[in-house]
Amino acid sequence: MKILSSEQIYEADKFTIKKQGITSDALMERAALKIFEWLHGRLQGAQVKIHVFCGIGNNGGDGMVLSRHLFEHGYNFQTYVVDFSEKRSKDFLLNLERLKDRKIWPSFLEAKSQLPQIGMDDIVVDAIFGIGLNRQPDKWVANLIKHINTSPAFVISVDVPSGLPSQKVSWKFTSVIKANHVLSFQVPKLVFLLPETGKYLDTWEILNIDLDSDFISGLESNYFLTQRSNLVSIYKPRTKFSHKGTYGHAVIIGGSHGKIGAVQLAGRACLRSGSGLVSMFVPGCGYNALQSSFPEAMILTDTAMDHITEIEIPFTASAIGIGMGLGTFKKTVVAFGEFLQKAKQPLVIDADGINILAKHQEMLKQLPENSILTPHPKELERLIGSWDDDFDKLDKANAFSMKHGVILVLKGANSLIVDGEKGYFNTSGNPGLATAGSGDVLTGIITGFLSQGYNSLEASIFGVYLHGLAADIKASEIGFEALIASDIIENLGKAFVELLRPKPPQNKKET
Ligand SMILES: NC(=O)C1=CN([C@@H]2O[C@H](COP(=O)(O)OP(=O)(O)OC[C@H]3O[C@@H](n4cnc5c(N)ncnc54)[C@H](O)[C@@H]3O)[C@@H](O)[C@H]2O)[C@@H](O)CC1
Ligand SMILES: [K+]
Repeated sequence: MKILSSEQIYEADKFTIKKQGITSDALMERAALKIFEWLHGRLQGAQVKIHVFCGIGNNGGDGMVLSRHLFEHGYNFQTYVVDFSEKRSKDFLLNLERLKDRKIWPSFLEAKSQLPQIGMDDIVVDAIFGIGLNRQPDKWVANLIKHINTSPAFVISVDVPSGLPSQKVSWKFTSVIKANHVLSFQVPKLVFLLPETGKYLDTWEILNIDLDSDFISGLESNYFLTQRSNLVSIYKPRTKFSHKGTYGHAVIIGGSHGKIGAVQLAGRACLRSGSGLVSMFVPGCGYNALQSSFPEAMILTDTAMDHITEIEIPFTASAIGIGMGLGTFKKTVVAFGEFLQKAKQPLVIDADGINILAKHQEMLKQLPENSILTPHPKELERLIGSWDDDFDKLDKANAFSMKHGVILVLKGANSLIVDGEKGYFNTSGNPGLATAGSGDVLTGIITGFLSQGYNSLEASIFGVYLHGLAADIKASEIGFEALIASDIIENLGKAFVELLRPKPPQNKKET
């Protein structure tokens, strides 16, 4: 799914109105009705108090329309107009009049107004600012935002949490609604997916308001959200007459004294994601442990016992993952550099492999094209330097990726895959993944997909998604805290099954 800028959303809005021959207020009605249906579907008429805070633009207009439907269905609600400007939008005014026609009088809030009491079991609908926000809210509006944030109520934001700019801005934003849930129109907003801005919302979902799909298809976008359907379309089904050679012979290189487990995790994940054969290249100290605990793998050893000093692979591997538990010993660094000079096919590089590259940036020139680097935030900083904000991080990561012809997998919530031109946000996964070895497992999975003939971008997108999905499946049984890296490997099978299971056709009326 494409992620669009505010300008593009406004354009899509305009185009749709023209193409469908509707008025802008009909589009607002459609959008706000989706919000109402969402609430009504859950509340089923329950008499909880609903506070609807409306700005004076179209986001506020959505709140006005919602209020009308709440009224018509007998809900217990109070509408407020957060009267921060005289420049009210046309459709806001139209829908304010429609409310008044029904003898509903919103309460107008101004700088000197007393702020309403919000109770424990109440619901707040935040329709103060949408994507039209273009500066800091005034002090009194900031106070109101603070008041809502400190209230115990459940907060639902319309389109975006009010006060959160929907793209990079030059001013500092400090007054932002903390939304429990965001109901956003048509397309996800980039700011939902980045750590510094995504922290203002717990969860979000998209309500389809039927903006013209051909128009949206024609829009250029740099960022995408990976959805299940994207994965299904790149999946390569196994064929009847295939054999283990069809799916490649992958090699996992890494480990040092006390860190053989990392390699084992990567190797097992690689095999479980479908690589036909897996060999491990480890220092001598890993031999017994791996041979006895991982019977499916073949074990190659370095001449040194404690860490890797020379990498020799006596066959052509279909894919290679390198770096987990490797250490940054002098001889290992030399061996890593020499290995890069010989390497021809794209590599998957993680952990100490990335640390070595960060310290010896001259080695970046040796990276085979389309290699995949999977840094966590600290490793990324070592690699590309520090950044001013998340937007700057995206720019720098893209520039790095472009310059060195590599794919970066930026690990975290909503892991992002950048290939120098575009970025793909992942949607699976949960905080249980913040556990030892989960990165090793990811490297193994991506290597497994490369081994089976997926290209680097496909392997990264698919691998990251499957890794997160396996963790989601297990977390639904045991929660986040107890999830460990081995659980991800054990649930890869279920993740494949879940991903590829045919879904019943969608009810067109659903959002
Ligand atoms: N295609 C869509 O996505 C649709 C969007 N609609 C709604 O329209 C919203 C956008 O509406 P608007 O463009 O009217 O903008 P907003 O309602 O977000 O903002 C209101 C206006 O306030 C002014 N303003 C901005 N920041 C301010 C500040 N800090 N203090 C005081 N005034 C400020 C601006 O002039 C802005 O136009 C969307 O977020 C969405 O809720 C829907 O009504 C219809 C369809
Ligand atoms: K809002």
